[in-house]
Amino acid sequence: MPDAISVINVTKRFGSLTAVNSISFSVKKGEIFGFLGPNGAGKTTTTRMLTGVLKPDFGDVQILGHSMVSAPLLAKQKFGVVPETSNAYPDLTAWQNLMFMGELYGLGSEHAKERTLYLLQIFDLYEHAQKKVQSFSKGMKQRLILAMALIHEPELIFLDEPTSGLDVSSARMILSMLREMNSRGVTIFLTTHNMDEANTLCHRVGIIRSGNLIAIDSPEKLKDTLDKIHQIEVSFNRDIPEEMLRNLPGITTFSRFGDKWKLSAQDKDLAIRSLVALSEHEGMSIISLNTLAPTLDDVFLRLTGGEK
Ligand SMILES: Nc1ncnc2c1ncn2[C@@H]1O[C@H](COP(=O)(O)OP(=O)(O)OP(=O)(O)O)[C@@H](O)[C@H]1O
Repeated sequence: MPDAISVINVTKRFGSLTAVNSISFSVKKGEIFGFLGPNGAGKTTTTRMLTGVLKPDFGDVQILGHSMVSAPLLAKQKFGVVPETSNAYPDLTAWQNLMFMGELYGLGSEHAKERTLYLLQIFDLYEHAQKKVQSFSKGMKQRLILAMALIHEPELIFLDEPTSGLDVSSARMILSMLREMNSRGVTIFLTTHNMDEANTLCHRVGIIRSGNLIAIDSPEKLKDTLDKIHQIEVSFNRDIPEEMLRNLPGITTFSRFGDKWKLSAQDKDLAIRSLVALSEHEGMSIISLNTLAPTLDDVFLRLTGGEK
């Protein structure tokens, strides 16, 4: 069975800049795959090659077994794309936008109507079907462009920052719809800057930096690689100067977050003993002390050298 996406030694250069440097990876059918990286790392360039907007200089991309390089038309029928900026026509209604998309994908009129009706219902847009998109909120528009990408029942969809700029409840609605689509068998390739989203949604993530794929694994396994560094959050009953923490045994780095300090330590036990000794010595008390498991954000910052 072919993978949903197979990327084989793909390179893209713009003049002397190598935007994507011979990367290879695959996304299995049924996966939600997150593609992460700092600004300018090569995410958009890679996604454009995966969706056939750009041709790689070297290498091949296969979508469900069809080469994007040698058989792009076959491959393009297999997926839908949800762009970051809306591709819905503001002067048309939700119904018209969906029907138009159906026409573009060559669905017959009856089939397009059937799909339009179904998608308006599952995306909670049925009662707005006859309204022009220009009157839609950002959340409604995002649901519509997701529905538009699904008109031809693709097996795979590409999404670019699907919840960017949405309020919390609209973002949650989009995420639960993505999970729901995935549970019906749709493979999802998602580009995001949002680590929480990647952590909760994705089965695996790939991290790209300066055109190179530097990590690819499940969020849990990636976090596991950082297990040796412990994060500790501590607050005292009074403000302390940072010099007090500078040479404390066991503590590697520290920074202030509001009324708390966030510390990293190689030896958690030694660090906690040092904090207790410090507070006794200074006649203060510890108000709270938490040890934190590494987050995907920590993994990302470590691997990308702090670039966002
Ligand atoms: N058409 C182009 N012509 C020249 N350089 C380009 C072009 N497109 C992208 N680049 C460069 O290629 C590199 C990768 O860009 P890309 O847009 O793929 O990064 P990105 O990871 O999507 O970044 P962001 O998160 O900021 O969108 C950047 O240095 C960018 O300036």
